[in-house]
Amino acid sequence: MMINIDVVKQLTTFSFEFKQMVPCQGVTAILGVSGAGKSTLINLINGLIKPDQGKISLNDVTLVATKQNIFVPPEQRNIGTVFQDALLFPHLRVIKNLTYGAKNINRQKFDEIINVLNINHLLKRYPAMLSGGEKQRVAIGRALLTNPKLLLMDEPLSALDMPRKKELLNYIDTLVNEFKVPIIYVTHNINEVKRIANYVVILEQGKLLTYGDTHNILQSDYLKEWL
Ligand SMILES: Nc1ncnc2c1ncn2[C@@H]1O[C@H](COP(=O)(O)OP(=O)(O)OP(=O)(O)O)[C@@H](O)[C@H]1O
Repeated sequence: MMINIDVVKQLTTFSFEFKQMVPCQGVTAILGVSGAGKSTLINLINGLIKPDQGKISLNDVTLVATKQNIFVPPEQRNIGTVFQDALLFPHLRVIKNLTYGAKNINRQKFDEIINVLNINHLLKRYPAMLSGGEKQRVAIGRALLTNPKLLLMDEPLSALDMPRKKELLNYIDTLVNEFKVPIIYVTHNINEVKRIANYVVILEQGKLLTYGDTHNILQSDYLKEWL
């Protein structure tokens, strides 16, 4: 299971150029300072952004290949995304938010997901009646219910306070173990990297600075300024 990325995208301040094969297993953290291009990478993978040139494939399925004019639309990519703020529909109860866009929901899987994320008691509420952490758990549940081959998380903890961050990290840990869904996890927090990442990609000014397993990256000089 691999995601193979080789893309170029001109941004306002620099050209984003990324070429790397990343294993699609466990948690891969994308680390970089603000503006390094982390969200750009995520949105190239999920199809919200089109590269100017290049290709992206997930487990040998081509998602983008500019030369062949291939561009699989986001909803056909089997990729779930969780953003900084849980983008829930305010007028729909949690249960409807969870099932929105998911086809053929398996009852057993639904029960497993709401149990792991501990959202059973929230199903009848509207988003306005949820805390930030609860909203994020619902957003994660919704993404998982679409049976994604890959789950992208773009700074999912940034809107939460410290206790809630810790709590959500525990939930994320559990879902990696229970559902075996590979996660690409954007953060600029080294503690989150230490806590959950198996692999780390470091971006700087729209370029790959380094990539490797967490243990090696943590011992390298690349992270000096982060520690
Ligand atoms: N669609 C776009 N077109 C042109 N430029 C963009 C686009 N999206 C972002 N940019 C610019 O590209 C750079 C990288 O932005 P990006 O959001 O990917 O960074 P980031 O690492 O996710 O930052 P943060 O941690 O602040 O979210 C920024 O300078 C941004 O202004």
